[in-house]
Amino acid sequence: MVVREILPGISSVGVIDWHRLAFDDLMELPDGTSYNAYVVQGSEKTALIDTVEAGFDEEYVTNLIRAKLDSVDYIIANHAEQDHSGALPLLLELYPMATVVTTEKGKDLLCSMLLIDDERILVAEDRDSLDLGDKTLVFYSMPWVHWPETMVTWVPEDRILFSCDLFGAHLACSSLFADGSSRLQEAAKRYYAVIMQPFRSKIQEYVEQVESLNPAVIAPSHGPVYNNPSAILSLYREWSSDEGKNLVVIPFVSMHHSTKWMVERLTDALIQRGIDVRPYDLGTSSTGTIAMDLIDATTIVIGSPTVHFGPHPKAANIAFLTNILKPKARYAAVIGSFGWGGKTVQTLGEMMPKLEAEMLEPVYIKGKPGEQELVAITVLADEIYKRHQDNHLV
Ligand SMILES: Cc1cc2nc3c(=O)[nH]c(=O)nc-3n(C[C@H](O)[C@H](O)[C@H](O)COP(=O)(O)O)c2cc1C
Repeated sequence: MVVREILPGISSVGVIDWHRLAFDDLMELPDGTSYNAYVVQGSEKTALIDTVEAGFDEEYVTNLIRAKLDSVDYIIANHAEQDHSGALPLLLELYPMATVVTTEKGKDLLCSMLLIDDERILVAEDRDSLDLGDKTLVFYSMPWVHWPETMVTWVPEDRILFSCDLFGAHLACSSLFADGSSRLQEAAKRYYAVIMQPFRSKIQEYVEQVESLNPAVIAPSHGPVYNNPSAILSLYREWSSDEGKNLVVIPFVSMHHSTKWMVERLTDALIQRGIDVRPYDLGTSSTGTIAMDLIDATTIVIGSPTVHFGPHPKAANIAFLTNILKPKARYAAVIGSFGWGGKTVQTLGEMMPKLEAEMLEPVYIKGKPGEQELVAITVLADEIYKRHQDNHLV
């Protein structure tokens, strides 16, 4: 690993995990990830910002040796999750005089999850600051990005914000700074979709707060550093906004093609009405990709046959995921096919209580859909069109 200077006295000392394939078993990682950690050297004191995932301690400590740190006064724990605090126990052994700085809730989590001695921890209240000499650390409490204890650290002299997971991206890449590539944008969007989306209203608030600081650099805890943060700020504004796009997402599963034929008919009907549509066969689709489309979708249609009196488990899984991600969609519907009876439509609806969407009339048919049944699909397409029109989307 290498130590890379961001600004005089401020360097990146984290590690790149090129080969990781999944995170939290919640999302697949097509491009690996990084565990970013930083050092801030003031004229009098030195602080480390976050650490790395346990198991990467050796690479991390090698970086600290290469950064030639004589001593460390503070270790700032913006976020207690183990991918950023995993190396903290080792670091506290290495620097016995160092004090950990975190929020009150961060203290509780670090003590319980990493068995850190609470006497080593200094609690930072919102807007508390620490003087490093010619640099200052100011702590802003920002709970729920994406745990309850999160905070960010601001260095006003350099206008750099260490934003923990906010603005993060699971992307292993050799460049330190964001290059504006579509690969980075997709990684940042996937990260937002799965990790930040449930806290959308908080994110709106925090984006405004960060913009008011007018940062020159945003250094998140995963992915590249933004030395021109306006692009990521404007993407976050767009993703967290209340306005959806002219997009219908249709995650579906079909064992014997009946539901699939209905999805195909709905897809065609929506295209004919000028609506963007993305059908996802749940047998082969990645949940991270569907989650990304949920950021933009105004309407979600779940397609499921009845299996053992209820939804197919893959459809139930996506309904559960939709419920916990709380996307901004305003309309939802269930379509599918059954043989003799069950509670699929009701169960799927009940599985999404957090979705603040109007449930449209379901299209749920017995067996193979004939032309007459497929007319109901056209009616559903008309209903969706009307609503998208009401929202000035078509
Ligand atoms: C394992 C299995 C369990 C099923 N259980 C039910 C059921 O409980 N109630 C029902 O109405 N149909 C049930 N069916 C029938 C399907 O819902 C029906 O064949 C439907 O048309 C399949 O739609 P698809 O072609 O989209 O998979 C079951 C089918 C399978 C294969």
